[in-house]
Amino acid sequence: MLSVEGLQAAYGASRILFDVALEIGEGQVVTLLGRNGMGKTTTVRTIMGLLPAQSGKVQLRGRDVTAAAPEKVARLGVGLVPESRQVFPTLTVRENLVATASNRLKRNNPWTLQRVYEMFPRLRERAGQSSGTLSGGEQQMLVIGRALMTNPHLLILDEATEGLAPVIRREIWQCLERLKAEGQSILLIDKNVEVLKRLADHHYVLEKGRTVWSGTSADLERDSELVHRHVGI
Ligand SMILES: Nc1ncnc2c1ncn2[C@@H]1O[C@H](COP(=O)(O)OP(=O)(O)OP(=O)(O)O)[C@@H](O)[C@H]1O
Repeated sequence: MLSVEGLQAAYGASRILFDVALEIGEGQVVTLLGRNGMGKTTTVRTIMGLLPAQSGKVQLRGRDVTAAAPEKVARLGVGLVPESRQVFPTLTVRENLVATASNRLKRNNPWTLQRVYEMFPRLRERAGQSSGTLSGGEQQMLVIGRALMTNPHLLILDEATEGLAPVIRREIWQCLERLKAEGQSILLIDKNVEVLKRLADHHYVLEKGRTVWSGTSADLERDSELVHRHVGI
């Protein structure tokens, strides 16, 4: 589904990524772990084409997208839920969801408003409300719903549960469990390692712009000392 090798990237003169590698198989849930500032968001931005790769390779479903523009990466089926969590504030919930809807990839059982509302009943209740008036958690659900409406092959969530109330976090975790059960490939950046161990198939740890560890949830359990050292949890 996604393969990243030897990825290097910089903001101006400051090199942030030195050697990032990761693989996501079809239907897999994979995490990117690491303390603040280690390059997780930068990795996602580089995969999306929002920041140019200086070297290395990004392949999406066998296609080289290393130098592709963000619109193209999105069109080829990567849906990003960015850390910034931005909705179109003056549009209603429903308008936000239909604004980006597309099924260019002709996926089976495409996402519809109804399916998103089933996943997040709160969004149905607030369908006609301006999105700017939603709570932070509801806005996050809306951003996830909006990404799903593009019918992505790969969904990337950058700190989707950060700063949200426990009850909302649980709803988002449940949503991700359902997506996984439906075969959705997902790349997750999050700090809730206990939940991630249950949900994800494979994990990668970044330290100062390098992939320094990778393994399964069982490996992660066994190497808890390492996780503590690299992730600080
Ligand atoms: N636009 C930018 N210009 C210059 N440096 C940046 C920019 N964005 C991020 N950085 C720097 O790049 C490094 C990696 O940041 P990044 O956001 O990728 O880390 P992260 O692992 O996602 O951490 P966090 O959990 O804090 O988001 C940090 O040192 C950060 O200060």
